[in-house]
Amino acid sequence: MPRIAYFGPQGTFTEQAARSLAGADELVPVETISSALTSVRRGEADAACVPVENSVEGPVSATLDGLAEESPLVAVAEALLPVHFTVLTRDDVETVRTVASHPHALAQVRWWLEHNLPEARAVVSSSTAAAAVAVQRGEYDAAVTAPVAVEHYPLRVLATEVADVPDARTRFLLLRPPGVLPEPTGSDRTSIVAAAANRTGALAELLAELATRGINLTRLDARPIKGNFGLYRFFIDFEGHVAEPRIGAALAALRRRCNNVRFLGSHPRADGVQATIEPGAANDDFGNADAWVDAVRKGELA
Ligand SMILES: O=C(O)C(=O)Cc1ccccc1
Repeated sequence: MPRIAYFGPQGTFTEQAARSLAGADELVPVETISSALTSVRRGEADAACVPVENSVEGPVSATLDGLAEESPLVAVAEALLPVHFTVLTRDDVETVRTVASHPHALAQVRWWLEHNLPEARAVVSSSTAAAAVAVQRGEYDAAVTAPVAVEHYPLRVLATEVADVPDARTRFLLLRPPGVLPEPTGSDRTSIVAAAANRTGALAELLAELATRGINLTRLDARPIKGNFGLYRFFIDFEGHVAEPRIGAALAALRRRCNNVRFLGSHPRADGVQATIEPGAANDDFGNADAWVDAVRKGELA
């Protein structure tokens, strides 16, 4: 049975996302985002499910860095989960003095903690479920977790539906080694990472290749290239599928301008938003224009 390694342990938001993407595949919890990616690269799992971005805290750096380095992986599907939290404690805790969670979770409940657990010091854990495990072991007094964590960890529920920002969401990716790409649907997302040269206008030139082909960006993040202070990689997500001519033409142009472009996948969007097609940027427009150039080259037209 195909195996999907997910950022665990059991009871994380990522497990919820993996369940929605897995079908009948076996789910295997691993401790870190990096180990989920490594298990696919080593062939120990067929796919990895990891968080990639959050509407409150932004990018998940471990995922971005893990995709830019080592052997390539491509995103073949995504899941978008609404994120609100459950706060768990033990029966023997009278005053909560330490509250543990994943940094993205702590960032999303800062206001709630100040007003409801003012004596609690926030402690970072590797995931929301790892925080629940630590509370069970007596290492901390409370954990900020995913709602499903109560099914795995028999702790006392202090609060549910906790969220400083209503309607917060996290997007998760299902990653595989390069292979057959999902078919285009009209509501797709393509992702790349490129190291723009360190000279005036280099990033603007890359973005212009996308803009002039009518391609709408959905995300732009910069991450430092470790060991090269001041140099950055740019993670760019945009509407469309590499099978579409405007996306293929833009990728070819990026590749010409920058020898350090990595394709990170084209897959259907979880929110079903249809790609914006600017005038002159439809598949037929590209096809007709290419046919015209061919005819000109053959001397059939002027
Ligand atoms: O720790 C988890 O449960 C995760 O899956 C990462 C995460 C943390 C906070 C919000 C969304 C995802």
